[in-house]
Amino acid sequence: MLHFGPSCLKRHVQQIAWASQFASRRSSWQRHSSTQAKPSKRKGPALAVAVLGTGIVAAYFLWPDTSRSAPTYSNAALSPSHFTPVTVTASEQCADPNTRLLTLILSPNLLPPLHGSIFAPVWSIFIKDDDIQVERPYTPLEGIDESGRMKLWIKRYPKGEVGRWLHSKSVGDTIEIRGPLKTWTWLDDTWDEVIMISGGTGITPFYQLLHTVLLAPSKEAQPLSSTPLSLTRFTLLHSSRVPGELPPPELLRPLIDHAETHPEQLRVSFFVDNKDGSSAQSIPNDNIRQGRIDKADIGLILGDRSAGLTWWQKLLRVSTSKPEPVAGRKILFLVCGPEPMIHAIAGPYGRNYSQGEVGGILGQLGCTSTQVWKL
Ligand SMILES: Cc1cc2nc3c(=O)[nH]c(=O)nc-3n(C[C@H](O)[C@H](O)[C@H](O)COP(=O)(O)OP(=O)(O)OC[C@H]3O[C@@H](n4cnc5c(N)ncnc54)[C@H](O)[C@@H]3O)c2cc1C
Repeated sequence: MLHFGPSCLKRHVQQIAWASQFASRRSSWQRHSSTQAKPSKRKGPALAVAVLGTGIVAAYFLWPDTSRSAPTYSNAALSPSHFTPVTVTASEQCADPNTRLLTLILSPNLLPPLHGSIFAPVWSIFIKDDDIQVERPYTPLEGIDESGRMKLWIKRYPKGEVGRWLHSKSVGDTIEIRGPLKTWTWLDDTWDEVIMISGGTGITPFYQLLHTVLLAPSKEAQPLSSTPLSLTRFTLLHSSRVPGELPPPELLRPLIDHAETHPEQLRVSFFVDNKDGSSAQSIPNDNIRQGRIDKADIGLILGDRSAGLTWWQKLLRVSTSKPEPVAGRKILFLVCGPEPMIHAIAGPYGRNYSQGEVGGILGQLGCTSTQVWKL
């Protein structure tokens, strides 16, 4: 099962001019899975399929492609246009055996100039699998710090190429990355409320956003990409299949702690399809909701506009059970996860990797296309 959208990288790369030249035909999620990884494994049962397959493979190798042919430079600053070697300094197995936390270090002298917004959230890097020469995008959870450190939460799929390859990497190994590439652009002072709905590793871009605008500014050691504390109120609704597959404590603990100490800035809720007896390391099972994120859950979030109200105003609002209309509100929904989840929450993507109309639950609630972004 895939997480995030089928094509979010292509769409988001197109958001910014500096990166658009690198948005090759294989920049999308969908094509990563179908065009890059599989040619090495496919065998057609019939001649027609074989011929077609040969054509596709030939086209894949012969078609000019900026990203795949990007050179590797060991002494030039990190850039989307070439690969740069980084060292694996940690690879930690998570409770979910199919996920690992990977720490990479870029030599600090290869950090690009930090002025400007290249490290503003949300951004990703391409990691190249040297064995089969394919690349996939991944999201540094906390951005990058002054020493060039990036931490990633990586899932491997049974037949997935790069995820499995990354899981096999050990401390001291060198891998090649290029970036940063924009996934989605955060804008200060634009939304009163941002509601993020994620599934599986789809939480990674949201964690980077929250870390940058909320968690890091409240700490002394700020990452290079930090921005002043946001006035936006954030809500994260995250879903995994079972408690044992929820994100590791390194992600959950800071979010839960911040939500407890600053409920006016952040609310978090965690859901699982079913409680199978496994447990999340950071949340008691009683605090995990069983079932899919549904209209009632989102309606509750929309109805709760208690931030900034006095105690008696909040009291009066207790009787407000209907979700308040979204029309005219400076509210944004971000959705990132498996495609069926995106469909159910926000409707399917459009043609040619576009956002498509707002459908699903958010469509029923009256959200407009300016209030929804499918990552
Ligand atoms: C902007 C962006 C940021 C991202 N950030 C992260 C992140 O932080 N962490 C993260 O884990 N992922 C992230 N992803 C997803 C990541 O880029 C990859 O898509 C994901 O790791 C799968 O890549 P893969 O090479 O392992 O699998 P692929 O080889 O692409 O396979 C994908 C799926 O297809 C299946 N498959 C592969 N080959 C076959 C086959 N021959 N037959 C049948 N099924 C097959 C696999 O089992 C798997 O389910 C991000 C994606 C985007 C677009």
